[in-house]
Amino acid sequence: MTSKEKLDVARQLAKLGVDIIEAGFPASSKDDLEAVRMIAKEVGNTIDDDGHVPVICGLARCNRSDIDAAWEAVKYAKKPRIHTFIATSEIHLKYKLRKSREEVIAIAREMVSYARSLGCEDVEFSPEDAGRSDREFLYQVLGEVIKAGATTLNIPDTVGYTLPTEFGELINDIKSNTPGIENVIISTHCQNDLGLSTANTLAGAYAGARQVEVTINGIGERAGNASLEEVVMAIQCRGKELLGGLYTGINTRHIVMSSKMVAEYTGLHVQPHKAIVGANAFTHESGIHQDGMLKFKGTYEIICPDDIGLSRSNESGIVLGKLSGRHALRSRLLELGYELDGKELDDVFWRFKAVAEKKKHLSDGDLEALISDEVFQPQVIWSLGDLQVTCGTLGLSTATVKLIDTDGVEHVGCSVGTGPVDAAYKAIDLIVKVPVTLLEYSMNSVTEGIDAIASTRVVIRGENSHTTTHALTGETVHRTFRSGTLLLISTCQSVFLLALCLPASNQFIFVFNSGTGAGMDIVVSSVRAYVNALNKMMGFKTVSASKVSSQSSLEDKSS
Ligand SMILES: CC(=O)SCCNC(=O)CCNC(=O)[C@H](O)C(C)(C)COP(=O)(O)OP(=O)(O)OC[C@H]1O[C@@H](n2cnc3c(N)ncnc32)[C@H](O)[C@@H]1OP(=O)(O)O
Ligand SMILES: CC(C)C(=O)C(=O)O
Ligand SMILES: [Mg+2]
Repeated sequence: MTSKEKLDVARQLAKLGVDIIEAGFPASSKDDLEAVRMIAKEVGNTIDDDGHVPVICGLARCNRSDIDAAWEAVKYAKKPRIHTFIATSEIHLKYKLRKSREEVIAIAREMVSYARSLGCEDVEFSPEDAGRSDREFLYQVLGEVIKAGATTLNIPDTVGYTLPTEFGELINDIKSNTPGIENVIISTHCQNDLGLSTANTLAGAYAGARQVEVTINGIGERAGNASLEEVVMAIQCRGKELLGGLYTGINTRHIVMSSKMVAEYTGLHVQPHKAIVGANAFTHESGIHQDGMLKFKGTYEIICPDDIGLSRSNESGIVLGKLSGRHALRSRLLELGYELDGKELDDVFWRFKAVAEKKKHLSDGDLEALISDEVFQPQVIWSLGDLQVTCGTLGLSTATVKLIDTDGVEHVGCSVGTGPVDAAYKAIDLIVKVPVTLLEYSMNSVTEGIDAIASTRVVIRGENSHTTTHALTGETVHRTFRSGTLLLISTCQSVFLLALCLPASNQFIFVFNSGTGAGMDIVVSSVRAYVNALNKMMGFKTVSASKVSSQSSLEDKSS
């Protein structure tokens, strides 16, 4: 993040009610020092209406220059803190620091006391890799830094190696065995290498930690850190009942905004199924769940979305897709103004399923398009059996069409044309044998995206028939028949590119896995539209004819 972005995030964290903001590592660069200083000056001096002002903290290795830089950055805050750390595990001592236990204890003691000597009254100390450190050595180091003036002891599971019961025990043991521990705050800092950072943090808090180090969206080194939103909401949901009455001062309604801001500024996008803040965390796609949600939200939601500042486009968070059921579809259609039941609902439902198989989520626009196609259909006189077209640059387009009449008899027609649609329409004309003029043909995408639903619109006019007389002008008006069909335009829904590196030969293998096309294509859609328009026109003829004949039989009777 840039300094400006860091400042924005710090302001947001203050709104969220975070107690301590560890804003950076001032020795790491001039920019970072400047960012922490800006935050200390502004956010560290802004007291909110409840009298809350966050502590502003800077991280530092156990050496004078890092600690000087940290102090230089945080000292402007009303409540400044220096956090200094040094590793205590054998593996880190031996391979990284190349120091003995005695040397590490001496450095830790000296540096905590140096930080205090600068005038910083709040000094946090971390024994890095505590999760893998020898317990007795840990108690010894921690006891020494308490004597040197540390006020918070942070216990990091630096490589996310511990299991929740183990981490809880670690905190418990530190609490029971470290001399002077009663005068300081114990803190947790859990990395997520085994996906256990939230569980470990909660276990630590339950065992007595009263500070938890977390990050928004769980960002952090490697697999990240425990996420603020997960820890806070777990404590809010279960703290009273199962964690001995724990609570936090976080204003949870700012969680969603904080998450969005951090994702945006860091470019680290949140996985859709991430707890609390993932895009899917409060959406319901499976029919059985949707039915439950419509009946009572508590069936499938443990948190009210408002509590984390999430507003949903529809109240129950229902997303219509291929796993949805009739209850959810009916309910959404009702919201859109279509009351469907029984067979009508059933027909739309199966059509909806067919489209949803190809298009991940169906929007309101998709549904409306489906409804107008499915519900407002003309009487079926001809239906499409099969269609085969050839087209391209090598010759004329040709089409073979099989139509089925009302008695179930199949009729086949073949034709050439200027394009596949023209050829298919001509083949249909050969079968139907009703002269018509095609007045309009258009295809529009009615929803967005590569897998959008498109509608084909066809307007035809019967030749020498279906005329009416304009009531005012007396002009002859030719009646036109229009029809539309829908199709799913889906060229290539997903392409995954995987690069596998083979270090031995320095080669890269690219694996392409592509999913293509929907079942319906644009020619099929166009043919369906044309057949529907013909059906409308012929249905009109039938209705008109039957009206005329029933009228004349009435006239016959009366005479
Ligand atoms: C677990 C954690 O999250 S630790 C915090 C991680 N954060 C960071 O690393 C912040 C970003 N880091 C940086 O910008 C740089 O690493 C700097 C500016 C801090 C240091 O850069 P350099 O001085 O070039 O050292 P470099 O990072 O290469 O090596 C680290 C040195 O610090 C030593 N060191 C590591 N941790 C500590 C510590 N807690 N206390 C004292 N010395 C330490 C290492 O042993 C190594 O020393 P050596 O040079 O004698 O071998
Ligand atoms: C600096 C320390 C606390 C750290 O980040 C870790 O050990 O993971
Ligand atoms: Mg860490």
